[in-house]
Amino acid sequence: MSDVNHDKIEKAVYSILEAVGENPDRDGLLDTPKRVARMYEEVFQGLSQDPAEHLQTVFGEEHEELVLVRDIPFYSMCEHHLVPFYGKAHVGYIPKEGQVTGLSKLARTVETVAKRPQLQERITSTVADSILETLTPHGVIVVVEAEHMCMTMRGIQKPGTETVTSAVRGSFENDEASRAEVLTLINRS
Ligand SMILES: Nc1nc2c(ncn2[C@@H]2O[C@H](COP(=O)(O)OP(=O)(O)OP(=O)(O)O)[C@@H](O)[C@H]2O)c(=O)[nH]1
Ligand SMILES: [Zn+2]
Repeated sequence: MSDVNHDKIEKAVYSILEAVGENPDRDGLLDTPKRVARMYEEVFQGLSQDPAEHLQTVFGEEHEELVLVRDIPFYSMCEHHLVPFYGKAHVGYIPKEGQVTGLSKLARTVETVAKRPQLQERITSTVADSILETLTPHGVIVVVEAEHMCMTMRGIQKPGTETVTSAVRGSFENDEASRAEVLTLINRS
């Protein structure tokens, strides 16, 4: 159940339109506050969800080697400017004691974390920590690559700039070779 308050958003959007010098009562803008409220409910739906919840499904499969789901597309909203940043997340882990989860659940975890006002670093570490705490694997590695609209359409205006963040936990922290293996697999075309 979402906690998004449509009424408040609608009033705020009406005020913003007025404040920038628009006429919120002209035909094209009449339904805009309602549309924006529906959009915020959708793009911030992760605020009312627990990312770790998706990871409760486990298979009991004794695979204690790398599982990597790469190129998971995501869209998020920069918490400083409330404009999108978007890209791909790569999520790898080495399961322990049969704690193998469904592949789609890793993508669902990314989705829940991304659909909040966010920082790229926080998406990266929250996904890693959710997997670490829920599946207690040998290790977790999360790499996120994204383009931030706040650096593209405003401010410094540098389209094409890509930000890469990573979070490593457990065995990956001290094992340079397995970190390198994951990075090679992520970059393989
Ligand atoms: N570390 C980090 N910074 C981010 C992220 N998204 C946006 N930012 C940065 O947040 C900073 C906010 O800086 P401020 O100086 O408070 O805001 P601003 O005046 O709008 O900054 P400019 O973008 O430089 O014009 C900017 O440098 C953004 O590039 C993110 O996911 N992680
Ligand atoms: Zn921003």
